Amino acid sequence: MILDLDIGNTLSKWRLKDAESSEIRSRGAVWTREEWRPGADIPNLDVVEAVRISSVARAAVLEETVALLRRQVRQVYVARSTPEALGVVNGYEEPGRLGVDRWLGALAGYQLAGGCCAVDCGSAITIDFVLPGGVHLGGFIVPGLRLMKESLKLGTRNVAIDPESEADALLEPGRRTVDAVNHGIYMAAVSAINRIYSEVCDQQGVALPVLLTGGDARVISRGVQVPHAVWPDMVYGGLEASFPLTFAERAGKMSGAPGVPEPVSLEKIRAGLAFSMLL
Ligand SMILES: Nc1ncnc2c1ncn2[C@@H]1O[C@H](COP(=O)(O)OP(=O)(O)O)[C@@H](O)[C@H]1O
Ligand SMILES: CC(C)(COP(=O)(O)O)[C@@H](O)C(=O)NCCC(=O)O
Ligand SMILES: [K+]
Repeated sequence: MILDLDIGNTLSKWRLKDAESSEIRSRGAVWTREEWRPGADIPNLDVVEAVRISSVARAAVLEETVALLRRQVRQVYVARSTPEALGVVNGYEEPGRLGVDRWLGALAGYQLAGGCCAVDCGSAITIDFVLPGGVHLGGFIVPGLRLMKESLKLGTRNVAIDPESEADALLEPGRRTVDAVNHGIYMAAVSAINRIYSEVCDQQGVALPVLLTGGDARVISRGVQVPHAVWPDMVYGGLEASFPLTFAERAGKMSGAPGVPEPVSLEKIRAGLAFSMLL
């Protein structure tokens, strides 16, 4: 069994993948600030032969996790942001400083779709761009829905946006604090994504497929106007592509990868931008 680990600022996600059949056998998550204690929430390491890790948590969290895993698992692979990998050239001035979850998302997106706009809706919302030739342009970092809400300190932090909400309802003016906050932060997130996507496609002269991942991807997806695909396992896809272990992975297959969304034409994107500025 292969254990894939995605340690984010809020949640540490894991999944167990069968090394022979490539099937995902189980998955789960624990709060990143909490210790891994034996129990139902964490995978059974006895069956694990290899671990692949993406971590953006404090260095100490990664060190402790790796030390713990090494006692029981022979192969431990830790992903790092590098200047170049799998045909993608890292756009950061200091490539190692790009969050490795963003880097893995960009690698997975490029492997799936060629050029892409990779959006990760977690503690932060990150929006990264890779051109069809593999040039990663860099990206944008916006506070995620939960961070935006907590920063307001209006006593609404524990009332999350219902992930089943329709986007239309979230775009109406709120008539109580909790709705005003939830609708406000939702609008802030989706308008940032819509605008940033259009601006960068316009600058670069290319319409890129959009891929969404992260804990808030589903609800944010409903407010994203351009065609896109939700890919919950996008960071894991980057781990598979970086450290291929199974037969399917060596052939370039990433588990749970969606179909490539067909982007709208550049003309339409530009018309939308001009309209939003009332040109
Ligand atoms: N069951 C859940 N538990 C915690 N957060 C959730 C849950 N469902 C959705 N979320 C949202 O997902 C975010 C965490 O998403 P995730 O992509 O795991 O973030 P990170 O990678 O930063 O840890 C939270 O900030 C919250 O807004
Ligand atoms: C931007 C991030 C905090 C996003 O992490 P997440 O919300 O998924 O926990 C993470 O990718 C990170 O720590 N990046 C380093 C800074 C950078 O990418 O420029
Ligand atoms: K994220």
